[in-house]
Amino acid sequence: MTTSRIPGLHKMARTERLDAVADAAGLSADTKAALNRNSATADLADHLSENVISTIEVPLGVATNLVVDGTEVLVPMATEESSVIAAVCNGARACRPSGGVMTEADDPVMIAQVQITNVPDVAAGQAALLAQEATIKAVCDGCDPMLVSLGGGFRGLEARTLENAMLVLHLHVDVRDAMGANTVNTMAETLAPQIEDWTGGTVGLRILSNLADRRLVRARARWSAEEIGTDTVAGILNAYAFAAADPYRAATHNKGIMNGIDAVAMATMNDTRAIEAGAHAYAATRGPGYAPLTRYWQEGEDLIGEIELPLAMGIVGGATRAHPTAQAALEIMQADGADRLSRVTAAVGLIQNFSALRALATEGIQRGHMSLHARNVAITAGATGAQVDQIAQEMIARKTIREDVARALLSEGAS
Ligand SMILES: CC(C)(COP(=O)([O-])OP(=O)([O-])OC[C@H]1O[C@@H](n2cnc3c(N)ncnc32)[C@H](O)[C@@H]1OP(=O)([O-])[O-])[C@@H](O)C(=O)NCCC(=O)NCCSC(=O)C[C@@](C)(O)CC(=O)[O-]
Ligand SMILES: NC(=O)C1=CN([C@@H]2O[C@H](COP(=O)(O)OP(=O)(O)OC[C@H]3O[C@@H](n4cnc5c(N)ncnc54)[C@H](OP(=O)(O)O)[C@@H]3O)[C@@H](O)[C@H]2O)C=CC1
Repeated sequence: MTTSRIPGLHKMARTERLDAVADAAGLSADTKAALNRNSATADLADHLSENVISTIEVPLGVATNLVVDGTEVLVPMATEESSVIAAVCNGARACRPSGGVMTEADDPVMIAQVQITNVPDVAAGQAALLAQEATIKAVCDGCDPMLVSLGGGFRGLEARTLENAMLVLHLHVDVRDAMGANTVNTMAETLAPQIEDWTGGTVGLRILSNLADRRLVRARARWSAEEIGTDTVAGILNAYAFAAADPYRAATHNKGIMNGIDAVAMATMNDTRAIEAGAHAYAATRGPGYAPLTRYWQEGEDLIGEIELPLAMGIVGGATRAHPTAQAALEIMQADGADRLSRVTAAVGLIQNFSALRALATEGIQRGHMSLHARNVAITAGATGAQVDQIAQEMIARKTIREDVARALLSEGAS
């Protein structure tokens, strides 16, 4: 690397930028050509992010077999991880005979926080904020008349005191079909000068909270013992008990849930970091410690699973409308609003978790996951075209899915 200081890189055209980075990093002509091969999407991406030189493709697949709230739905999922989409197809197939997944969703209410320090009298400052609710509503709604015309807008407030004598104002705003970060941040920033007048304090941060716990989505499904077997029901209950009792296991349990949720969020160009932050913060507030986002119990012989988590997802705003693939994903899903998108996403999270637990509690994760991952290993070892499936199948047959084995098989084939 010659230097990482490239003045004005952000002002260059994308291809000039690629040249500058290629020079600085000493890239070969082939590497540079590979980075430039999707020039049409890279030019679109140039408008979405900064210092863009290329794009990185993530596979976009479609999960089948889902029925959510009585309606059939195909769910686009963008993920690089093998077996994630297959697992949703598999778990959804198993709950179809019992009616699929039923959901409930709160109104899409986001929280904006305004931090207020140096308040001379915290109790008086708190009372002053509560007394100004009508004015605060008028200011917030005035920031976004379009949102109000769509049925959204200010819904209420909370004035919290923290242990360190800090005052925090929460604004509750119905953001309709948006994720809502920019919407509520604008409101919080607009209000700041008046908040200082009312409380006598100093306004610090003005930003949404990603712990969007006024925007919870719940999904529930039944897997009949007849369909999955009584041993599997018992195994999944046992797996759930483990996660409920141990944060080390709960973290992995929730990671599995987020395999599905992030993939739907990515396919629709939603903010995966916001969703992750909300989910894990909610998991940390749910029980005595960090807890699983799903729970399972038995009704008769059958297994019932339920998920509850905050889902700040939009079909407008951010990059959702700007990206044609995200628009196509919504079209495939027939999601006409953020409400339907969130419900389907929660359903995917639940089913994803069910399938992982079913595999873990029975044959183990490796047979299903590694047999799909084998193609990945074959490619890493250098297989191309038809070789990829041939080498993968051979490794599965030998029950040894390793890069060195793939390399050996490739050279055997070549000799
Ligand atoms: C991998 C399967 C699905 C195989 O499962 P299987 O029982 O061998 O599948 P099958 O061949 O009997 O087919 C059953 C159905 O599964 C689906 N299916 C089956 N294969 C495919 C495929 N290739 N592509 C798409 N869909 C597939 C498909 O719907 C199919 O029905 P059909 O359409 O044929 O009528 C199963 O073993 C499974 O669900 N495993 C769990 C995999 C998983 O959870 N992967 C996530 C990655 S591991 C991880 O990151 C999370 C974890 C595990 O750590 C979380 C945790 O610890 O809780
Ligand atoms: N901590 C975090 O999570 C943060 C996230 N972000 C980012 O913020 C972005 C999301 O913010 P968001 O406010 O959703 O995005 P936008 O501001 O891009 O979009 C929301 C706006 O869309 C318009 N709109 C049009 N139709 C509708 C409808 N049916 N429902 C609701 N709004 C509608 C409204 O504006 P109008 O009245 O003008 O038409 C509304 O204010 C994401 O990119 C996220 O990554 C930003 C900061 C922090």
